[in-house]
Amino acid sequence: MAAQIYSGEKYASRRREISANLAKRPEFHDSKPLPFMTREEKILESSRKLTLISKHMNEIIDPSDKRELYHLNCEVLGIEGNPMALHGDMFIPALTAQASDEQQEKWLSRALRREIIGTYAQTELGHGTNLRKLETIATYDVDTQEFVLHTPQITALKWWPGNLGKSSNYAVVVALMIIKGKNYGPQTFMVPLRDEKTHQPLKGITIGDIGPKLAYNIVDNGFLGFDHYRIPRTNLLMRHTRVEPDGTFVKPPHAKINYSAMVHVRSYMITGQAIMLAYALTIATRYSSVRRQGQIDTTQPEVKVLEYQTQQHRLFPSIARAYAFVFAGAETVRLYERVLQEVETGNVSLMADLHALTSGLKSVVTHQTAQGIEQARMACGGHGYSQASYISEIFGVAVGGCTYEGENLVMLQQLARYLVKSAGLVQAGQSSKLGPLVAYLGAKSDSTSLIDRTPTPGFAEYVKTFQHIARKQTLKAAQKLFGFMEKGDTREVAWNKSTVELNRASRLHTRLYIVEAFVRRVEEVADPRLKEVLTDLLRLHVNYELLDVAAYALEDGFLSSSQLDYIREQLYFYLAKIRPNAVSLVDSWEFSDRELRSVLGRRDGNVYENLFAWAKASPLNKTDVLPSVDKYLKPLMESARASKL
Ligand SMILES: CCCCC/C=C\C/C=C\C/C=C\C/C=C\C/C=C\CCC(=O)SCCNC(=O)CCNC(=O)[C@H](O)C(C)(C)COP(=O)(O)OP(=O)(O)OC[C@H]1O[C@@H](n2cnc3c(N)ncnc32)[C@H](O)[C@@H]1OP(=O)(O)O
Ligand SMILES: Cc1cc2nc3c(=O)[nH]c(=O)nc-3n(C[C@H](O)[C@H](O)[C@H](O)COP(=O)(O)OP(=O)(O)OC[C@H]3O[C@@H](n4cnc5c(N)ncnc54)[C@H](O)[C@@H]3O)c2cc1C
Repeated sequence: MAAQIYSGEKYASRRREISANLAKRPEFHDSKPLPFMTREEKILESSRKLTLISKHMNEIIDPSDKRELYHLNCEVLGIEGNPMALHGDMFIPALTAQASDEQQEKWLSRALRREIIGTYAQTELGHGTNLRKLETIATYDVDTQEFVLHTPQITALKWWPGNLGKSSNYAVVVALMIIKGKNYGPQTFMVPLRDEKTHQPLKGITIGDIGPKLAYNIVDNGFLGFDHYRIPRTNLLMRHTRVEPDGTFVKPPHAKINYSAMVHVRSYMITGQAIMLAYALTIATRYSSVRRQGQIDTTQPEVKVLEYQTQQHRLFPSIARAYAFVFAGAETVRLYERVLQEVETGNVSLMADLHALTSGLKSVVTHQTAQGIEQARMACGGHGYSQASYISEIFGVAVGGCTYEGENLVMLQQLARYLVKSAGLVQAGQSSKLGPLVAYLGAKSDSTSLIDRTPTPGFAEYVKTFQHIARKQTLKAAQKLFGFMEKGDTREVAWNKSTVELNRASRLHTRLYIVEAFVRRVEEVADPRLKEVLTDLLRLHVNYELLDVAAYALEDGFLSSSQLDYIREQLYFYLAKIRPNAVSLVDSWEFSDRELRSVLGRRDGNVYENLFAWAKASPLNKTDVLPSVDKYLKPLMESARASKL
């Protein structure tokens, strides 16, 4: 099963080898539980481990394999980030996709060797979503052939970029490019921020950390201001866009090619989110098979809480989602790699499809992941609320994904633009022009669903029902938009009046894609034992998801209430059928205890003695009487006693 999750036996077994190798290297392990460290201690500890990774990486992984490096980072550094997180996630991808060969020679090789540390500085205090209104300006000075970077007001301060505050000495900075008074929109520049020897900020640079956040606190998200700060013309990233010495602007082959670093993260983060959801579910499912409370049969001992149907309903549909997301994530990465190669040859035709797909997936997957993790926390009762479970940290890190790389409701609108265009083609009788991701929009719907109307209903009937729902909502929302426009609203006003419905269409389209990705993967499985278990999980998934969106199919009679009853019964049947495999389904992700960092999620199930040991290790328990008691509580109680006398 691990080979299914990790798209092949080769990487699944490499993960095992890497984990086994690290088990023998205590210097790579956390020196104490992360929840007991201050932010400063965590950053120090993470930097210590980063240095070790840099020194010994070649003995443990093949550093050219992204997935091996990712696994090494998960084991050693964990999810709370590290001082070079953005260096790998965005700085290197930005240089790879946007720097010319000459620029790559100069900077990418140094970045790969870790001679310099970089980040991606785009968001500002006043603007994150609306990139066209960023306020940092890069004005071209033809005389000196330099760009002058400037922060004209406080809202123009870069704000949020990861590792900008304290760790990075370079950044790919996004600024509005002005040449001879003309605004050429957001462009990307390679910018030195700190002296390479002293690490002191360079003259003209104001820089620092933005302070603690909900989670992800090992990362020093930062602020950055420029005071007429000059960089050479050749620091504009020029793989696709160019500015000649005389200020002539040479257009890229696609207007949004500079957004590639964002598309990179959106493509990979689907897998990252699936893994975080699986972390939380591993913890909660294992704990639920250890925790005994209450009875189902009063003549029998207390049961494991995993026997309760409510607990199964809380956890198993999310287990199915984690599998669905990891399968969809693998497809997304494949498409991303293909588009990256095609863009190199000047073919930008798939950029819009990739952008639409990743915008939708990013939004739906992060939202459902956060919901699933929060349910996993509640499934652990009181102990889920303790940081010993580590689920609160996993939640905090994962939920950040709803905001970064494009606020979810904004990114759903990006997919909606694509869907509206496709609906326009359908309306114009040009369905043959629809791309493969939206071809179903042009198909004719049956009048009713055949779920439970055929002897052995397969997944095709479910897929058709999801298609019907997504198609109906897309065409309806597009019609709403066109209707407002026909009545005289501008497109923008009409769009704003239709966005809730448009975003619903985007979600339904994306949920259909996720179901299809799951079906595609199960159909490929050859081993009959694995196929059976995955088929059960997929059946749980389609029934649960359909029930969640059934209103759309009930309102036009596509599904009847008796079919809905059938879907519900199927759901309950598969909850019970999956129960014996539940622990194996989470164990199949093969997370080591080191990687999970959870007392509740321990593989050996020895939860209670380890919770007690964990509590005893709390810094508060170093002394029996705290200074706060000596200084305040004792005098308070003493004066209360004295006044009673
Ligand atoms: C192999 C397995 C390995 C395992 C690895 C697993 C996981 C690890 C991997 C990754 C790391 C994961 C997590 C990372 C951890 C931490 C966080 C790190 C980083 C966070 C970093 C950031 O947040 S960076 C800042 C991100 N900011 C944003 O996302 C801003 C959002 N805003 C925008 O993107 C844009 O402003 C916009 C798209 C909303 C609008 O842009 P605008 O220019 O105004 O365009 P429009 O007018 O709306 O549209 C015009 C036209 O362009 C099309 N378009 C827009 N963008 C793109 C694009 N990127 N590509 C192609 N086309 C695009 C748009 O659809 C329109 O088209 P039409 O006119 O045809 O409709
Ligand atoms: C953990 C974390 C890490 C980050 N790392 C980086 C980084 O490394 N580099 C970087 O540059 N940035 C980074 N960011 C910033 C991040 O990318 C932005 O915060 C994000 O893109 C959202 O933009 P915003 O903050 O401007 O939100 P806003 O746009 O202000 O969103 C506020 C509300 O307005 C709504 N809204 C905005 N525009 C529209 C619209 N057109 N239609 C309808 N509703 C709208 C949103 O839906 C939301 O409800 C990070 C953020 C976080 C939380």
